[in-house]
Amino acid sequence: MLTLNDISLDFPTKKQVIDHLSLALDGGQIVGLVAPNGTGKTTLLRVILNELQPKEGSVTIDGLQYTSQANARRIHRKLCSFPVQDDLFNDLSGLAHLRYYCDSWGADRAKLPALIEELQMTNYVKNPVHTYSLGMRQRLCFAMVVASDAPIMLLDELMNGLDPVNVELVSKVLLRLKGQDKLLLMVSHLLPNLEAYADQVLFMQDGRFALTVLPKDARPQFLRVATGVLDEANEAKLRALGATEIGGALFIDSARVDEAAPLLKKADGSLLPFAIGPQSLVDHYHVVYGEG
Ligand SMILES: Nc1ncnc2c1ncn2[C@@H]1O[C@H](COP(=O)(O)OP(=O)(O)OP(=O)(O)O)[C@@H](O)[C@H]1O
Repeated sequence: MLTLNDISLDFPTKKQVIDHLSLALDGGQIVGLVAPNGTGKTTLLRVILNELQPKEGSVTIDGLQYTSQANARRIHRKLCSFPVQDDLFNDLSGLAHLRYYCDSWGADRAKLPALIEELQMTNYVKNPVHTYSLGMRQRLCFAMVVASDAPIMLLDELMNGLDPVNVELVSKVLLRLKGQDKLLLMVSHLLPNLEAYADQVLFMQDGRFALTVLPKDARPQFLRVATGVLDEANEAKLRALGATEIGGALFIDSARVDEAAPLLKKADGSLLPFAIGPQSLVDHYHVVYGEG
């Protein structure tokens, strides 16, 4: 559905923001794009949208490339990106914005009432946007993307400014869209939220994808114990079993649990607190970008 073919991009003041990056994504999935500020996530989305042209490589969407204006128009019917709040017209209602997105992408206006209800916007959608709070605007921006019904949705910082109830509401809609075979590419710093529903999370570093993390149930299992609670000798033995330290905890491959378990025993025979499970996205973030 979306293919990035060996893309590289420089800015005059920053070279190799994207460096020979390739990726192929099918529909029916939620893909997280994660990296520290200033790494190149938004730049990558702008390349996909053809707002920036790479110095090398190409974007292919459903077999089409940005080789002509006619192709660009066809591609843009298949893509919708999350508007920034400054793109909203303060004197127009939310409903007018939703109708505009529907019409621009050739989507069905008849689906709007259900969407408005689903995102709990009924009591304010007819009011002008200048009366909206930050979170209400953010929900409207999301509703506009959903209203487009485009097969690929590029969602940059979608959850910003949303309270936990609205994060849950929006997450439910994301899962519904995934079920309709959409490709949802989400730039987010909210790792626990991505942890809950992303089908894969791409960690970007030095212009490339340094790591791809799959959902929790597809990741290797580890025994996890905090370093602070271990005595020195046992900690050294756990490290000798190949334990890695991330964020003040040791992770030991679950295949070595039998060897590790005796080292978790305290003098009175009880066990130190431990957990068995996969490394979290936050753990992976620390590994890729350091602890700082
Ligand atoms: N139009 C531009 N001209 C010059 N440099 C730019 C331009 N756009 C982005 N950059 C630089 O490219 C780098 C990547 O920026 P980008 O906005 O893609 O990062 P990001 O990962 O989306 O960051 P954030 O998490 O802060 O949104 C930064 O160093 C930024 O200063």
